[in-house]
Amino acid sequence: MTTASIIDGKAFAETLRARVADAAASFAQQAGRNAGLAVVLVGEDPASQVYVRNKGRQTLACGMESFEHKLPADAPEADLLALVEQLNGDPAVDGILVQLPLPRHMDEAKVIAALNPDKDVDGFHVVNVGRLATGAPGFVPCTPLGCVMLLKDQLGSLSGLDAVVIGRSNIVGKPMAQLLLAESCTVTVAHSRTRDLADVVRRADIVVAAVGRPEMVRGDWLKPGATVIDVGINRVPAAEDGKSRLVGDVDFASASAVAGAITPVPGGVGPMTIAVLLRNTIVAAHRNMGLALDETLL
Ligand SMILES: NC(=O)C1=CN([C@@H]2O[C@H](COP(=O)(O)OP(=O)(O)OC[C@H]3O[C@@H](n4cnc5c(N)ncnc54)[C@H](OP(=O)(O)O)[C@@H]3O)[C@@H](O)[C@H]2O)C=CC1
Ligand SMILES: Nc1nc(=O)c2c([nH]1)NC[C@@H]1CN(c3ccc(C(=O)N[C@@H](CCC(=O)O)C(=O)O)cc3)C=[N+]21
Repeated sequence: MTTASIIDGKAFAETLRARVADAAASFAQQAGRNAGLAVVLVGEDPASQVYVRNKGRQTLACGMESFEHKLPADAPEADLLALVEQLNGDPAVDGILVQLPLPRHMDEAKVIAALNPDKDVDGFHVVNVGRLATGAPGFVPCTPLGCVMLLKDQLGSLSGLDAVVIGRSNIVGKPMAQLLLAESCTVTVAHSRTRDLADVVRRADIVVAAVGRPEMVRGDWLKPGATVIDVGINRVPAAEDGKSRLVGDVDFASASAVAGAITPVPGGVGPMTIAVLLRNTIVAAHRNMGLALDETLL
């Protein structure tokens, strides 16, 4: 029995992309060129391939240029750093995304540090991490920002709500916690060393699962009526036919019988991530050209 409302991230992402397209058209008119996003892929990580599949098409559909750069998995780190330098200096490139994870012989922190923070539309550079932590304008990682947009659309104000974030990665968990704190939630960050995770989760009005463990969060861990945001993207073998399917970090069947609202996988957070990337890119384009934009409309 499903009692929870299903939070339609795919539909929300469409409306966000429409607003981005309007801003991109206005940018092109003022700047005399389309805004541009460069995506750098090193090697062939399967999760990264899931991510890039629709991204180029969506970038073009919003009226922006997409520049794709592919390096072989065994490319020297120096080649990637040189490419980042080139993109930093390219006036046609407003945003740069270096797909993670990188091959093991590359130092991710070093590569991210090489990005111009004002083109870092992923929000991974320490300058942007610091801006988020101190409340200064910068770029916020796409997945957590997309999650907060869905939460505010669903709940209105988040002020005073108890939020539990499961996962403490630099990409999702930590920036998610910062954003919820900025929305005046009381934030708990759980991770693999957390004791009695189910009891911690049961206190929460808002649960954000970013763990990478298929269907780990069960319905009986939830406070009835809680809002559940499932960030997990896990490819698991399907029951019979030898194919695979995507599942989240939340057991949707049991959780949707207890939650007040829940994001599905697929069709929840994933589509928002890409839409927010386009949003951050058009914001970067305006800021870096000194053009006015009402960012609150995006
Ligand atoms: N929808 C989207 O757009 C995106 C989806 N994802 C998905 O989100 C998930 C998380 O991604 P990411 O943050 O990069 O993953 P990481 O592997 O970097 O981090 C996972 C976190 O989960 C914690 N964890 C692991 N096992 C447990 C456990 N049994 N109980 C409690 N906590 C646990 C880890 O704790 P510890 O720190 O102690 O090791 C860690 O903090 C993945 O499924 C990924 O595919 C990621 C990015 C974008
Ligand atoms: N620098 C960098 N930035 C990232 O934001 C980043 C990254 N590296 N590396 C990989 C992860 C993963 N990630 C996803 C985004 C969207 C979907 C997505 O669109 N998912 C669809 C499903 C797609 C399908 O059906 O295969 C959905 O959930 O509906 C998935 C995964 C971004 N990441």
